[in-house]
Amino acid sequence: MSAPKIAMLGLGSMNGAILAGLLSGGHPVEQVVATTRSASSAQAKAEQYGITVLAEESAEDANLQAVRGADVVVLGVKPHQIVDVCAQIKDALAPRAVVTSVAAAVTVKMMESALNPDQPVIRTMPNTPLSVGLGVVGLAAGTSTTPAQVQQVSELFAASGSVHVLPESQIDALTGVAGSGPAYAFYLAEHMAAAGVEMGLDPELAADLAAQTLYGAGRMLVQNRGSADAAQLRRNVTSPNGTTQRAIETFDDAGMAATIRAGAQASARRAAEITEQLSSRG
Ligand SMILES: NC(=O)C1=CN([C@@H]2O[C@H](COP(=O)(O)OP(=O)(O)OC[C@H]3O[C@@H](n4cnc5c(N)ncnc54)[C@H](OP(=O)(O)O)[C@@H]3O)[C@@H](O)[C@H]2O)C=CC1
Ligand SMILES: O=C(O)[C@@H]1CCC=N1
Repeated sequence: MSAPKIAMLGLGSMNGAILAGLLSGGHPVEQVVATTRSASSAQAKAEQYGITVLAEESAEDANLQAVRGADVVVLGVKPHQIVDVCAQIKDALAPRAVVTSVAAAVTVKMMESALNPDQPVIRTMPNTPLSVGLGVVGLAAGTSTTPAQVQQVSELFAASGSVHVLPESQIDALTGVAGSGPAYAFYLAEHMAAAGVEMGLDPELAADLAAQTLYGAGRMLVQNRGSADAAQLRRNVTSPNGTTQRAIETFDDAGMAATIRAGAQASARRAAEITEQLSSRG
């Protein structure tokens, strides 16, 4: 069976990461078309990825052109734009086209209300490590979406990460852990490297040490799933009364465990808050 034709509306950080994962997984470039707002961005992205990219700035109907004949449409614009883009493209979509949103906070119901009746919809929450084949995607199906369509979209993402089909009510929690999660790891890397510089290390070396340490620790977490959890792996590094123990005590004294939980939960709450704001916009 030939690869599905994909239209990506918006090609910024998230859809760019998804596209990079798809192309690395062997999806043919001629089976993908994307759109951006600005012409300069369209040109840069077309050169970067080797696909056709149309700009709204150059052609008002860029999104309509892109979705005609598409099997899967991936909406990668900002949350407040999703419903308007659904309304814009609804009559250009093939009835079988699966409208897949990556936006935080935008519900299946909001999208279905803006599309024609029975258009298949999928709400996802991906993360940017899809760009390197190590992403996470949470996926919730709409009311007219068949299991075969869920499978089709899951397979597109599975080439570049782990896919979790779950009730829509759990998407915000997944956002707090995995959608926003890469930023927490990058934040940790920033401050581990900064500490190294403050202790006299060359900045390049400090950045390399932080990156490689988080990369190695991440691989250990994944490879040891089922045999040793994160807490066990942490204990394995922590010699009694040694250096790591002093570091972890310092984190605990500063309330860092509670702060990390509060941060992830605040991300999820912010998603719910945006849903509220979008709902009251009507
Ligand atoms: N960044 C992340 O890690 C994650 C983001 N998301 C979700 O992904 C979505 C996009 O976020 P992100 O990629 O960070 O945002 P970006 O600002 O990086 O990208 C937005 C893209 O949309 C394009 N765009 C704007 N208006 C239109 C339009 N009317 N038609 C077509 N394209 C348009 C922009 O064009 P131009 O290039 O010209 O500016 C840009 O390419 C959001 O809904 C967010 O919730 C979900 C999970 C993780
Ligand atoms: O920060 C955001 O709102 C988006 C959604 C998850 C990650 N980035």
